[in-house]
Order: sequence, then structure tokens, then C-alpha cells
Amino acid sequence: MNPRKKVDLKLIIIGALGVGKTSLLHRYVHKTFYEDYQTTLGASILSKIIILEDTTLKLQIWDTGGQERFRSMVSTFYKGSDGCVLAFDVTDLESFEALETWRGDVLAKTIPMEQPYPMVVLGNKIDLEDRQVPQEVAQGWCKEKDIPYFEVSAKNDINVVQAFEMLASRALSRYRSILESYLTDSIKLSPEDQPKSRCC
Ligand SMILES: Nc1nc2c(ncn2[C@@H]2O[C@H](COP(=O)(O)OP(=O)(O)OP(=O)(O)O)[C@@H](O)[C@H]2O)c(=O)[nH]1
Ligand SMILES: [Mg+2]
Repeated sequence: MNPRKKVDLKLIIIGALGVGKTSLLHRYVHKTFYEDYQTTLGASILSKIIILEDTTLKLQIWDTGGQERFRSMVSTFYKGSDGCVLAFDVTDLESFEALETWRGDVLAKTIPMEQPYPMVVLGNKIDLEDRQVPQEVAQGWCKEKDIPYFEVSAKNDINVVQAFEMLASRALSRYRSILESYLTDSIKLSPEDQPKSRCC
């Protein structure tokens, strides 16, 4: 039997203040939920190992604070990331409207490749009654941008695992295709193009 391949992926979660980024991550990684709100100062990292087909994936997920004062600092974490969760709160219209800017920030800081940079949008807190963002509106925005959309609740554990695993799977497939194109390019190099040995 072939041993499983191992791949490390860096994912990030971004979105406005208090939409539930930390809660979604804690739900996904630790299967826990806290009602108390403790804003994230800057960023923190959580890890989770999952198995996807023939690959063991080590996910390093960067949780970022939604406060405006961290915005430029947070954007430095996008570099080198393999995928991103864009989160908003379905009971907070402004947090949905801000997605356009968050998405723009990420795309500006990540290198465009043949395979698009993987993202998923999570509309969180669907367990609450006072919804301000109708499902069709969020779905429509995501369809236009070709980003998968999930209605989730960190509190009631709805759709959270599915959303993160969809992102991980897309990030893995992009990682593989980038790796393949590097390998093909290096095979294509003629002997004159090969890097010269530094040895005497
Ligand atoms: N009802 C409900 N409350 C939630 C849900 N997810 C998070 N919350 C609550 O919303 C508040 C903010 O959650 P956080 O996860 O800290 O939000 P955040 O996006 O990490 O906030 P910042 O780090 O400040 O940007 C907390 O009181 C959570 O308990 C949910 O699915 N349903
Ligand atoms: Mg947080």
C-alpha cells in the first residue's frame, strides 16, 4: 500500500469585526463554542490535520482580528496563503457589504495563477432570527464572483466542517497543479538553461 502524501497548507479567515471568525475556527478545530466575545488582537494560528483522499493535510489556519486598526497588519498574512475564508454575519448587513473590500485586499496581495485563488464565503449566525442579508442576495454575489457560498452557524454547528473542507480540497488541487507545472517547466529546461553548478 502506498504511504499517504503529506501536504502543509496555509489558510486564512477574514471578515468584519465580530462576525464569528474565531468561533467558526474553534468550532471546526476544537468542536467548541463560547458565547463570550473576546476580540482577536492581530492574529492567531490554529492547526488541524485532516485526510483528503490519498493525502494527509496539515492545515495551518490564521485567525485574524476584524478591527480596522489591524487591517494593514492582517493583509501581510495573506502572502503565501493557499486559500481564504471570507466571513460575514447574516444579521449584519455592513459585514456583508464589506466582503467586496476584503476580497479585493486578498486578491491584491496574492499572486495570480492559472487556477484561481481558492476562497469560500461563510454567512454565519443563521441560528439568529434577525437576519439582514437574505440567502439569495449572498448567493447571488458569490455566484457572480464564482465563489462557493455556505450558510453556517458556529453556535449550532451547521455546515462548518463542509465549508472548511471544501476550501481545503480546492486549495489542495491548486497546490498540486502549481507543483505539476513547476515540475514540467524544470523538465523542459535544456541543459544550457539548467542552473550552473557552483561546484569547482
Ligand atoms: N448566535 C450566534 N452567535 C455567534 C455565532 N458565531 C459567533 N457568535 C458570537 O459572536 C460574537 C463574536 O464572535 P467571534 O468569533 O469572537 O468574532 P470574530 O469575528 O472573531 O471577532 P473579531 O476577532 O473581533 O474580529 C461572540 O459573542 C460569539 O459567541 C453563531 O453562529 N451564532
Ligand atoms: Mg476573533
